[in-house]
Amino acid sequence: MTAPFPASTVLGYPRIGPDRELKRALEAYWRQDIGLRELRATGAGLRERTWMRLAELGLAALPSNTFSFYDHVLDTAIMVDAVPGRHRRPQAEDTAFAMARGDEHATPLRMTKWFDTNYHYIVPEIGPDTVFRAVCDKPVAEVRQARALGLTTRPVLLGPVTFLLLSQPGPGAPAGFRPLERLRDLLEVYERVLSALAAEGVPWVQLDEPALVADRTPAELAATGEAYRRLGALTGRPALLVASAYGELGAALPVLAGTPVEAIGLDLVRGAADLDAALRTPGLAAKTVVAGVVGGREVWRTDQRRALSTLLALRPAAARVVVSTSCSLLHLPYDVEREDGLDPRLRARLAFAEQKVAEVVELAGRLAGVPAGSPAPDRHDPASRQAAADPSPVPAAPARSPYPVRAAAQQAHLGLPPLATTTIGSFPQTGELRAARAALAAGRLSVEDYEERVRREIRQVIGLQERLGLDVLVHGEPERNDMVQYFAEHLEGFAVTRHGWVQSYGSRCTRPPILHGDVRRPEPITVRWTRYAQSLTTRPVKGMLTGPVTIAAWSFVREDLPLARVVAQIADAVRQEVADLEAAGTAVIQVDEPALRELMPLRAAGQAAYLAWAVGAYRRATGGAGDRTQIHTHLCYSDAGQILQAIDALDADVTTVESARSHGRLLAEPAVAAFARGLGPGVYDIHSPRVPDAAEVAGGIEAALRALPAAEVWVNPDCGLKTRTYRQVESALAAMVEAARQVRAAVVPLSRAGAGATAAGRSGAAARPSAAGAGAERR
Ligand SMILES: CN1c2c(nc(N)[nH]c2=O)NC[C@@H]1CNc1ccc(C(=O)N[C@@H](CCC(=O)N[C@@H](CCC(=O)N[C@@H](CCC(=O)O)C(=O)O)C(=O)O)C(=O)O)cc1
Ligand SMILES: N[C@@H](CCS)C(=O)O
Ligand SMILES: [Zn+2]
Repeated sequence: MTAPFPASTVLGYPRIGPDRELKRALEAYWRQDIGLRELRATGAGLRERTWMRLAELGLAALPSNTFSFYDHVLDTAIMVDAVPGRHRRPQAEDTAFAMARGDEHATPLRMTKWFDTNYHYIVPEIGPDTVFRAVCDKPVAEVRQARALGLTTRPVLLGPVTFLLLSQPGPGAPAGFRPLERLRDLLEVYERVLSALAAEGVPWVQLDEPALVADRTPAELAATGEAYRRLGALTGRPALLVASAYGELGAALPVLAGTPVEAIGLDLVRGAADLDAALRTPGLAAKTVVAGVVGGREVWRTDQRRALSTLLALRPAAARVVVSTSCSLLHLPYDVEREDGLDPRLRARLAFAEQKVAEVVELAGRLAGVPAGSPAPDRHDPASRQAAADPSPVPAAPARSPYPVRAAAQQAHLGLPPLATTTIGSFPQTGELRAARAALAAGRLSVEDYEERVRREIRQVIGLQERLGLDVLVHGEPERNDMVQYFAEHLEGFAVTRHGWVQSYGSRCTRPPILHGDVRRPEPITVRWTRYAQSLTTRPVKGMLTGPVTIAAWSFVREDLPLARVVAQIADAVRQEVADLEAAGTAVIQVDEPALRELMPLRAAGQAAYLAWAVGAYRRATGGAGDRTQIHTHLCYSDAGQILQAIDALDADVTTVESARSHGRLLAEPAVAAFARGLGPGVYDIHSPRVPDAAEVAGGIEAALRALPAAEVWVNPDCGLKTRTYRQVESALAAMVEAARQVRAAVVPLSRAGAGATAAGRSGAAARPSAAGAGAERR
């Protein structure tokens, strides 16, 4: 007999550690400052601390296997042994790190956005010949660790359907092959894993299937039904909870309800429409519904009355209702109580992971207190966050001249060579810089001394770029802790946290700001740094701003206004900054929008309206620039190829995008050939410590030249350099400049006739032998 699902749970929990203990241990391990035993001990300590805390808070059902040393999709690939040969290492952790980061022997797997969040996962490669095998060590070890503490846990696995839908075809897979074709083979492995967990005495297992909240084809839905009928038919298995997250299950709900799984998890915050669907799904009557009524990715306190009314409305539809979160709490910081720097009135409105657990427990108590059969109170339907119905449409910005007119004006002004080289903005954020910022915050360093430290960094970064022979320089962003937090700290309407770290990928974290009021820019933010950098060189220095969509996407945003309105307010602040940069003589201004794709609704129905307002916000931010000012934008880890039309509609002059890790997927998009603007497909992957050589980079440039005319191709890394060391950056950029020089010499004279706007003035300077090795290493 199935043990009833306990009354309260969460779908997952942060794992980086309240003080980023995991980050520190990982980076120490990668530097070889600590060994594997110490790294494992840190992991074990974090897991223990999480379970004990959840139990202490009164949570009835504890999840396990939500910990990961790098990423849970990657762990799933290892669990089913879908490990490319080049990444296999004697220890599972080292295998994971080779897959995620690459090393001197192997390029890493691709990394991309996890649904519509700022978390990134490693994309497994699955081919027709991938041999699956159950490697259950990790989930089993976590069950045993918890049991030794006297705790029963519910292992959380990424579901087989989502795993395959998030995977990409391995190299050599025939055209048209889709990893989902391997579902039947994969299910055999999941059966073995479930049996192994049953043998451990595990009563419940959670299978996460968030891919079901996006539009799925009838064939995909049929495959989902088949998968869960088959896993449901396994004898002696644990009870199964299939959990969604990040939106509504919609058509997938009756499919799951028609299978033998014992429980279904619904996101009743962003997928609130699933409540009505649940009431219309008779198959749920015999099942447990794990009701995600506490927002797992919003920082606002839960409206208990509204959540309780949802739970009570759901009760007649299901055999049992369990209180839970809408998704894993992975996207939240740990504890708002530590934030003593926040205005107490704001803090009182906030709930981080610990507080969300307390809310879940409290709601479960309230629900239990309402006798079965009591009438449900009035429903409060939450407003949609995307709220396409923006009551005040964004006024159109005055149009700049058409792109070709502007391009000619910019070329006359800038005189750049074809295959112009540039970087994405940030240079390494050294320990020294971070320590200086920490000392400034602690009052141990004066503002004057800190600013002199920043100026020194800018001087070095400009000098380095001149020695390397780059064409469009950057100041390196040394004054910024983060490309969003920095702007939030200089805008009204935002609050920032001290300890509110959230994992973005691997060991990398951010402290998302809290956007709680109307946004206003009290004074210029970046102008003096850009102006200072420009004063040091005759080459153009790009002004560097974060775009309005990205600032909102990577913050926790107020919910009393439609998102489009909030983003428009930010756009106005960015527009003022663009105007001030221009007035200070900045000829190239980059407004980054790496989150443009990320915020797009997961279902097609909302996408056109979203892109319309998001693109509108970008144009509102940049459309005041004069024709001679070259506007760049940058997108990373976002499958830019899928939204190339929207990128075109941004009306930027130059777009730099990630493409190094995606093996030319972007360049293969038919829309690329029609993209008649500057495009810089990243020629090397900055998220890996691997340093490319000139031949490899030249290969990337040549691939771009097969898809685009030389006059449109820019040569750049695929994202900012802040996470790298100077040793890596100097070698990689030297290789990049050298590769551009070689390809320019070999290819461009041939295409020059048709190239239109090519350089005259500065091509000599740019073609100088690159200063590989120039500039002694600084650190
Ligand atoms: C480009 N990306 C970004 C995303 N989201 C953002 N909000 N920002 C981004 O840049 N999403 C997509 C991509 C990839 N994601 C990331 C996310 C995070 C990083 C990254 O490098 N993060 C840093 C932390 C950055 C930061 O806030 N730095 C602060 C604080 C530094 C610090 O740790 N200080 C120490 C004390 C210092 C000392 O004494 O040595 C402390 O507080 O203990 C700062 O510089 O002031 C990270 O390390 O994780 C990259 C890509
Ligand atoms: N300008 C930023 C963009 C990162 S997406 C940087 O270079 O880090
Ligand atoms: Zn980027």
